[in-house]
Amino acid sequence: MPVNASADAASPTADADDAATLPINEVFYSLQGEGTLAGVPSVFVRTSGCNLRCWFCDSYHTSWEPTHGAMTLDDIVADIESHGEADHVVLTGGEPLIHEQSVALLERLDGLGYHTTVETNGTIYRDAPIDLASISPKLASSTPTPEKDPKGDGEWAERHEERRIDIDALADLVDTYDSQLKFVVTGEDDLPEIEDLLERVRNAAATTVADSDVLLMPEGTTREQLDGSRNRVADLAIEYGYRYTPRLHVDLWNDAPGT
Ligand SMILES: C[S@@+](CC[C@H](N)C(=O)[O-])C[C@H]1O[C@@H](n2cnc3c(N)ncnc32)[C@H](O)[C@@H]1O
Ligand SMILES: Nc1nc2[nH]cc(C(=O)O)c2c(=O)[nH]1
Ligand code: SF4
Ligand SMILES: [Mg+2]
Repeated sequence: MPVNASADAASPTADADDAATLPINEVFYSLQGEGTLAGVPSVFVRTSGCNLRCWFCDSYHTSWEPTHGAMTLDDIVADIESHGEADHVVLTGGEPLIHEQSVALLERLDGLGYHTTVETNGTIYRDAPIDLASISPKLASSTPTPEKDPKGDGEWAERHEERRIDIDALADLVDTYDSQLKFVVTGEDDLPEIEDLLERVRNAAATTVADSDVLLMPEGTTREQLDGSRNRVADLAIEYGYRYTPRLHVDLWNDAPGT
């Protein structure tokens, strides 16, 4: 139950949204594993479907092979409320902001007093009650080239490359919401692109983007993979003056489902 929840806090639009649904891959209760809120108990709502295809996507069944059931917003909210200790909700995916109904869900959660984080690739702006926009812009190293494609022979590479950066959407997100920019780092070659992208976002945005809101996160979906990547990324954070974020859930539970 959120700390400031009250019995009459339901959104005034709740009736209109009764029939609204979202494609949901999973809902689970865990610790936020990434970013400035790492360690905070949170309910995760994972929508299905994505406009990008990162070769390394750790949520394969929301992007490369989307699987889901349609859940009504009422059922999603009831599932969240069943985790009575939680007052933080993380809306993720897939890409949650491709779905118009994500806004209605965030409005319901805001009305109920939850703190909301949205994990987004930063290619789409929507106006919604978001307490933390956790933006993870995708670098060239994410592109599913024929050699890296986990499913086909690079059929998605061109579309991914065209879509992965939208400076206006990034600027609108950082101007509107408290935000963090969380980059998946595969090696030191990613850093010049991060610096260039930050300069473009800083030029386009009215808000100051502090280096302390720029996070470097090691690529890896298992403990073994992170054993080979986390120290190099930590060294890069020290060298460039950005923040390091662990993947706490992977360190704690490896790649177990529902964590
Ligand atoms: C599955 S994505 C869903 C949200 C949104 N589509 C995005 O990419 O930000 C959730 C987070 O996991 C990160 N991620 C995905 N695969 C990863 C991997 N193999 N290693 C490290 N981080 C990864 C993404 O960059 C993002 O920050
Ligand atoms: N524990 C945990 N923390 C997370 N933070 C962001 C996640 C995501 O997949 O968006 C995630 C996740 O999948 N699990
Ligand atoms: S943008 Fe996010 S969900 Fe989509 S493929 Fe990349 S990591 Fe996966
Ligand atoms: Mg994850």
